[in-house]
This record gives sequence, C-alpha cells and structure tokens, in this order.
Amino acid sequence: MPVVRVKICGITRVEDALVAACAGADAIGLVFYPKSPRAVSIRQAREIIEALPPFITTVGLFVNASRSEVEQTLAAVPLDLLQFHGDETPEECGSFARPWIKALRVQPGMDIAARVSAYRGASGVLLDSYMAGVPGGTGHAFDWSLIPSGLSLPLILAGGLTAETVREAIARVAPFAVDVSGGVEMSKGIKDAAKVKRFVERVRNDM
Ligand SMILES: O=C(O)c1ccccc1N[C@@H]1O[C@H](COP(=O)(O)O)[C@@H](O)[C@H]1O
Repeated sequence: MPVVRVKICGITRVEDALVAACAGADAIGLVFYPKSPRAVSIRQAREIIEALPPFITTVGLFVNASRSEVEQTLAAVPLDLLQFHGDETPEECGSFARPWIKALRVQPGMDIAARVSAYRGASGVLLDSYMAGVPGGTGHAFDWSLIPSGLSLPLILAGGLTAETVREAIARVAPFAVDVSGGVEMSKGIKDAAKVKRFVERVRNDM
C-alpha cells in the first residue's frame, strides 16, 4: 500500500506544531486568512516554524489574498508551499516562484477533472467540501463518490476528516495525502494532542 501523507492544518500554537511533528505528520498548515478563527500573524507563523524539527513541510494557506499580502508573507515567513483556497486563477497561483497547491470545493455537477486540469502547474489539488459563504475549514465531509479516478494531479483529500473516518476515506479515494483541521481540535485553532496522534496513527494504519 502506498504511503499516504498527512497535513495538519490550522496550527496556531508552537506546542500543537510539535505534537503534529512528533506524531509523524508530514506537513503543517498556517492560515493567513484574517477571517478564519485559525488565522496566524506573521510573528506567530515565524515562531511556529522556528520551533519545528527538519523535514516537516510548512504550508501557507491564502484565500483571495492580494499579491502584496502574499509577497509580504513570503518575505517574512519561510513557507515551503502555498495553498490557495479561494478563487485564485492558475496564473495567480503560479506567479510566486514557490510550489503551490490549489483547493477546489466540490459540488454536485462540477466537472472535477476539468477543473483540476486547469491548474496543471500545481504540485497537487486539494478537494474540500463546499459550504456557501465559508471558504474552508467547514468540518464537513463531501460525497467522495463524486471524485473521478485518474486525476491529473496528486490528490489531497480534505473536508471533515477525523480519526474515525480517515481509513474509510483512504480506502475509497486512495488519495496522495489527507488534510485535517477541525477533526483534530478541542476548539477552533486549538489542537487536541490525542486526536492528532490518533489521526496520524489511523492514516498509518498503526491502530
Ligand atoms: O481552517 C480554516 O479556518 C480555513 C479557512 C479558510 C479556508 C480553508 C481553511 N481550512 C482548510 O479547510 C480544510 C478542511 O478543514 P476541516 O478538516 O473540514 O476542518 C483544511 O484541511 C484546511 O486546509
């Protein structure tokens, strides 16, 4: 069975980043979307990244941010990968000389394969749930049967995943990686160490 990578998103505290790293997460996500309850400042982001051990990918999440906002963040925070979670075009996403992934919010009737193909410069595509007025971090799963096989980019599955559901998700979707935020929290922006550990264990099929 191929290894499934794990990203723990919405990290706001150094201790939660260390829990994720020690649990075996491959990546942590830092939300630079001011309206999110998980938003971090530049200073918070730097402190979190400085505390990390090596070999953990740091992902900066943006939602329809201006070019200058992204550039200022990149100048101050050592991010490995950008995650665009809004209505950014392929050209916008690819204009920062940094690897990037694009989040698409799945709705019935959407031509997922065509939408993914449009973002061919991406390192991967993240499929998340659609909820009107909420760009992400909804805590809700979507209908995985809508995902076509043979997508042209590595698939990162997100949306309402928990330790209880992630094995079934992996079995049904066979994603390259899974991404979780609300499912490993005790409150918004505050991770629950036991849930983080259990989630990673379940992805690794250790328990
Ligand atoms: O986490 C947020 O607050 C957020 C805000 C705006 C856009 C995306 C956001 N999070 C991303 O949403 C997915 C799904 O979250 P959840 O597991 O359903 O809570 C998460 O993986 C983040 O990448």
